[in-house]
Amino acid sequence: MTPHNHAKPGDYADAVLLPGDPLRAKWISETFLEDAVLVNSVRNCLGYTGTWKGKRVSVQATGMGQPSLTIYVHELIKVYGLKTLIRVGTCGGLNAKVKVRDLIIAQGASTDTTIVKDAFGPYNFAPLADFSLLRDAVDRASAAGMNWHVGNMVSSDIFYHDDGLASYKALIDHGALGVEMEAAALYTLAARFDARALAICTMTDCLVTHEEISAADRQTSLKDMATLALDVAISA
Ligand SMILES: O=P(O)(O)O[C@H]1O[C@H](CO)[C@@H](O)[C@H]1O
Ligand SMILES: O=c1cc[nH]c(=O)[nH]1
Repeated sequence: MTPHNHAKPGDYADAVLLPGDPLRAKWISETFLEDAVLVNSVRNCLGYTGTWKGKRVSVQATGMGQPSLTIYVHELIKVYGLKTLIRVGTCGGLNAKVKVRDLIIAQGASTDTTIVKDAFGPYNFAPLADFSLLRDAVDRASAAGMNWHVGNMVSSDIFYHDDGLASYKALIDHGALGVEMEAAALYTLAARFDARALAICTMTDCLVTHEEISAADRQTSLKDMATLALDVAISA
């Protein structure tokens, strides 16, 4: 038990999916898992454990942003002993070749967060996905005919930038594909604590073309991401 999580030891499976949105945790659990049990509801940051294709797996919301995610991920690894953590997020698009509903599988994550930037002295740490999770996700997404892209994600602490797309220009010029708010801190904590992490995000709104998924279509458009992440999680 922690101030943010009332799950008991053993309530979580070895692998967990991490959506930002608590209602996405509920949706994934109720839609895809068998025998899902609510294991955490502190602050309504919902966590569940159930089975997918006969194997135990958990889903725990992290809230929005890297400060919130680091609380949940720190506790999942250090208190509950989890070793495999897969973010299932939404993201904005930074490259017109990525279409709405496409998956961005984050090979690395560039960030402005001091959680990462201040932890390495004079060096810039490069937060990276676990290679085996990354390879498995790409193989499975390809086999299933999903539209996917692998590359650099931007994990920003700021959702509303006053200068809009301009603040991302140098990152876009260096190939960044999308922007969200959690992957870099997830990858950094996984590296620090010898765990494995991957972020798979569905692109819901393109900052370049302004194409976006309607609010009504948002939930169903996340099905590819959820099933892909569940398959990777139970195979890890
Ligand atoms: O849909 P989730 O997983 O919350 O992810 C994205 O959505 C939120 C911003 O709207 C941020 O958390 C961002 O990373
Ligand atoms: O963090 C996010 C998530 C979705 N869309 C964005 O533009 N940013």
